[in-house]
Amino acid sequence: MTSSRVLVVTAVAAEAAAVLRGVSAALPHACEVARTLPGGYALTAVGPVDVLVGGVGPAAAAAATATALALAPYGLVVSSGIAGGFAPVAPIGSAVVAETIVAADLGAETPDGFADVTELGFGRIRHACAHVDPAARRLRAAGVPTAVGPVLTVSTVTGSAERAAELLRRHPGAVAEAMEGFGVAEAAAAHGLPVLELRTVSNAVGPRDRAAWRIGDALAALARAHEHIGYATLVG
Ligand SMILES: O=C(O)c1cccc(C(=O)CC[C@H]2O[C@@H](n3cnc4c(=O)[nH]cnc43)[C@H](O)[C@@H]2O)c1
Repeated sequence: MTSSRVLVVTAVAAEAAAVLRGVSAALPHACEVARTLPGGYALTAVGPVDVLVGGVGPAAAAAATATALALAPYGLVVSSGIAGGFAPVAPIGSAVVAETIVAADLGAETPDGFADVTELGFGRIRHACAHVDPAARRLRAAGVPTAVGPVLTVSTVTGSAERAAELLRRHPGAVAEAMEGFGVAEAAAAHGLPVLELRTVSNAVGPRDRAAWRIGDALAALARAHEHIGYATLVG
């Protein structure tokens, strides 16, 4: 039987707390139940949603997600947290919903430039997301500015305008980059489950300026997005 439970995977505890604030605001009578999974992963349940702290980067995210998926049935897996947004479509404080999750730096450098793993003859670099249109519609209806498009997964945060331009050239329409989506999507696919990536923007993708990251604004937007996404009706 299909489960209507949702697994939301974040990288760090501050992101999980923001997701939980949002889900709890939408479900004021649900209480939070926290436990620790094998591997030391923190998982908190509220209503039909489990929020997991999986660590930074695609490998950590895949390991954590696969651990949780082996222990309980789910109907949807969500990669969530903060992200770098591509200007001008995804400004700081806005939300992004991935229509595809793309491993943007999984491949090899060749004399002719970057070749992704599919060009090398194996693997995959892209997962299609579920519930994209209803998710974006609900966020916009709640007043959360939301961009829809490919969300890139990178192992190295972009730090220059040249790199940002190169990513956009290779992935036209990309709205954001983050570091976990592809790992979460690989684990979901291994379990035959649909995946969604929902993030809020803390910084622009481009020249490195950590002081300009607006993490507080992004976490506030993340809570608001999870208050309005309505997972129970999206999945149930
Ligand atoms: O310092 C804090 O309080 C804090 C609170 C929440 C999250 C963080 C992180 O540093 C999370 C790292 C996380 O952020 C994603 N991210 C954000 N911007 C970018 C970017 O421009 N390029 C790639 N990834 C980005 C990423 O998914 C990291 O896991 C700190």
